[in-house]
Amino acid sequence: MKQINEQKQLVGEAAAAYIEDGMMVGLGTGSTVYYTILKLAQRIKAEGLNIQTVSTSKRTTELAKSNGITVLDLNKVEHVDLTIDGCDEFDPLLRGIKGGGGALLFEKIVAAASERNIWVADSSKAVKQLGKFPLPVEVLPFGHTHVLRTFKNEGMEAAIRQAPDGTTYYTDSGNIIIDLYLQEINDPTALSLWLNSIPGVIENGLFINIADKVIFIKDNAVQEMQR
Ligand SMILES: O=C(CO)[C@H](O)[C@H](O)COP(=O)(O)O
Repeated sequence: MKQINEQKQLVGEAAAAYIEDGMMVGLGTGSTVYYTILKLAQRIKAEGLNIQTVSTSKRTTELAKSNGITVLDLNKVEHVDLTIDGCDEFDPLLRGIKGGGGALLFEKIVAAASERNIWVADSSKAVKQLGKFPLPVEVLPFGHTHVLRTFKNEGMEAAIRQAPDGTTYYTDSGNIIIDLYLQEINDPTALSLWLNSIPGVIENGLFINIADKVIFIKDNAVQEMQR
């Protein structure tokens, strides 16, 4: 079995092959798409590609710019050809959980603006049913304890995400994240609609009808699944 980091590099680099000269590319966030960004920088230099990008996080913007990739403001861009991003789980219908890295809101906005979306995933990400990975919900700080209470009243195990130093974690938009420990999500569409109907909830980490293709590792090899 290949090490997880080697798997991330394999799928991350494989996805970069789908980027064509002249494209406007959405850059996801995380340790897998990290390799896509490095490979893209390499291809731009080696092949003289004309590529512009939009980013899904401050982290990704810094990484891309420091590797010589042009990053534009999404508001100034009319069309995004292809977004490449990671995921925390994906199921056989290519529905997924995202936001483990806290970038779900910008990731969903960029994904929705994109003509095509490819996810890159190591062998730990494929599941039969979504829900083992805690589902992130981005919530406005104002009144967030009431949102937390709503979840708990529904019998859900829910916790406000902490930064590594033990303080409250804030997203790039200054919001907080409540992680839901659900184990099994029977109806992702209904859950997503319910979550987004709660005042104070900005967005949730269920990505449905978004990924067109997942590049993943199975049986120690790079494989692809298409929707
Ligand atoms: O959704 C995300 C960040 O918000 C990431 O794409 C997801 O967490 C996967 O990350 P990694 O590639 O590091 O495993």
